[in-house]
Amino acid sequence: MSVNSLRRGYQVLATSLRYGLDKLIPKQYIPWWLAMARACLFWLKDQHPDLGSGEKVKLTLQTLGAVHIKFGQMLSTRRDLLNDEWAMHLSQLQDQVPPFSSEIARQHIEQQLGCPIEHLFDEFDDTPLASASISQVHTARLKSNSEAVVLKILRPNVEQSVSADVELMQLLARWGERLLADAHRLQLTAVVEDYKQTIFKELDLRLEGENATRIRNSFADSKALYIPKVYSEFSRTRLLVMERIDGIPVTDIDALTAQGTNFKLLAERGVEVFFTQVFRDNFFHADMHPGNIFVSKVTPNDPQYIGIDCGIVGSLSEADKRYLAENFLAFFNHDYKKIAQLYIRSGWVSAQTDIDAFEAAITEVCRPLADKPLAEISFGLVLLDLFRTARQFDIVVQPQLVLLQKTLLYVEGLGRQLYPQLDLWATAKPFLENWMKSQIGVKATAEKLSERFPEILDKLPEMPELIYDNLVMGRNLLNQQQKLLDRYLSYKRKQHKSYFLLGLSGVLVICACVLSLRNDTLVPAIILATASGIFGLWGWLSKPAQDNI
Ligand SMILES: Nc1ncnc2c1ncn2[C@@H]1O[C@H](COP(=O)(O)OP(=O)(O)OP(=O)(O)O)[C@@H](O)[C@H]1O
Repeated sequence: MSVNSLRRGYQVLATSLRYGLDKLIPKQYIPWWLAMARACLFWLKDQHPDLGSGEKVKLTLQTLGAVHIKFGQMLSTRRDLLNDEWAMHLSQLQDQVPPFSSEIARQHIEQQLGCPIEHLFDEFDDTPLASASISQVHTARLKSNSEAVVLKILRPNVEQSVSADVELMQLLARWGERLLADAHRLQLTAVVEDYKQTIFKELDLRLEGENATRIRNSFADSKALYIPKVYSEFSRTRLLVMERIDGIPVTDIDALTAQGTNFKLLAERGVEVFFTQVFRDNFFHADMHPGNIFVSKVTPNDPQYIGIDCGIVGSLSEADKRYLAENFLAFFNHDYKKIAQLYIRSGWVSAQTDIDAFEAAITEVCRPLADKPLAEISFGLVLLDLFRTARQFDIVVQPQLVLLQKTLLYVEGLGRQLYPQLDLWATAKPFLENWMKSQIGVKATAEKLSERFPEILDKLPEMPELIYDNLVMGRNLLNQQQKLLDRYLSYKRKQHKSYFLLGLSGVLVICACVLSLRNDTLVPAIILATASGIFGLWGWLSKPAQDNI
C-alpha cells in the first residue's frame, strides 16, 4: 500500500463528501458502521448544498480528473437510466470540461513542435474549440496547404493524475480480492491491469494517430464511417494534428432532424460499423461515447458517421471472436442450449455447471430481448438479470471482453437515442451469418489452406520425424500419468491408514482415562494407555510425507 494511493483515496473521498455525494444515498442503505465513519469525518462538510444532484456528481468527477471524467462520460450515454438533470450535466463531461489556459496550451504545443506555432500554422485560435478528459483542442490552418486542422494537446499533468487513480484502483482491487465473496469471479486485479494498459496507451497521442489512420484506411470506401486524416508529420506523444471535421454532434437530435437525416439508416449503420470493426477488422474503436461521434452534413438521407478520438481501441483473439459470433447467432436463432454449451466450451463457466439449469437461466434472460426493438427492452432489468445469472452460475469475468462490452453498451445506448424502433438483432444477424460463412464454409477452408500452403510444403519433410516424436512423447506422457496416479492412490491409502490408527489411539486414551478413575480397573487402564501409545506412534509414523504425492 503506497502513500500515493492513500493520498489519492483521501482526495477522492474528501471531494465526494465536500460535494455531498453521501447525501444522495438513501439512509436505509447506509449501514450503522458507515454512518459512524461518516460522522467521524466531521470536517468534510457538504459545501454545495444548493446544487442539484446531477451537478454535484458532474463537479465531483470533473474535479477528480481524467479517469473520473471518463466514468461520467460512460454514465452519460445511458439516458434511459438517468433523469434529465443528470443526463444534461453528465453529457457536459464529453467535451465541455473547463479548459486550461491558452498560454499553457501554446507553450506545450511549441515545446512538442520544437518551433513557434506560427512557423507551421496560421489562424491558431487561442479559444479552445473543446476540452475533454485528457486533452484540449484548438483550431488552426496548415501553412503548407491552408487545410483546416485541429491541434489536440494533452492536459498538463494528466499522466500523474491517471497514475494516482490507477494505483488507487489497484489497491482497491487487491482489497476486493481479499474481502469479496465473488472475488475469483470478478477478476478485479486483471480487469484493472487491462484498464491500466488501455488508459496509458490513450495518453500517447502518436498511437492515437496510428489507430485513426488504420481505421480510416479500412473504412476508406465506406458510406457508414469517415475518420479524419491525421498529419503524422506534426504529431508527437502529447500533440495530435488532424483534419478539422464539420459534422453535427450525434446527440443533437434537433439539428439532425432539421437537416432531414434518415434516422433508421443512421442507427442501422451504427450497428454495421460496430460489427464490421469487431469481426471483419478485429480492431474496434472502444471509446464511442457521443462526444466522439458526429454525423456528416453532406448527405443526410444517406447519413455517414464521423468518428474521432481513436485513443482507445480493442481487438479479440480468434477464439474469442468465434465464440462471440456463435453466441450472437445462437441468440438470434433462440437456440439457448447452444449458448449454454458455448459458455462451457469456451471456459467462461465451469465444465461442472448443470447445463439444463444454465440453459433455463439463459432462456429467462434472453427471451424478453428476442425479436424486440430497443424501445421495448428494459435495459436496467436485463442488466440485473445478467448479474443475477452470472452470480448464480459463477460466470468468470473475461477481462479481454470488458472493452467490447463497454462499446456494445455505447452502441445500444446510441441506437436507443437515434431510433428506438431499431431492431438491433435483425440488423446484426445477416452481417454475422455472412461472417460465419466466410469463416467456416468449404470455400473459406480452401482459402485458408491455400494461404498456408507454402508454409505447409516447407514443413512437409520434417513431418515423419515430428509424428514419430509426438507418438513417443504421447506414450511417455501416458506412462507418467499412470505413475502419478499410482503414487496418488498409495498416498491416499497411507493417509487413511494413519488417520485410522490415530483415531483408534484417541478412542483408547479416552477409555483408559475413564477406567483409571476406579482403583479396580487400573491395570486395564494401563494396558489401554500403552496400546493407545503404540497405535498413536504407529499412526504418526505411517503418515505419508506431503511431497510424496
Ligand atoms: N478533428 C476534429 N475536428 C473537430 N472537432 C474535434 C476534432 N477532434 C476533436 N474535436 C473536438 O474536441 C473534443 C475533444 O476531443 P477528443 O474527444 O479527441 O478529446 P479527449 O480528451 O480524448 O476526449 P475524451 O474525453 O473523449 O477522451 C471533441 O468532442 C470534439 O468536439
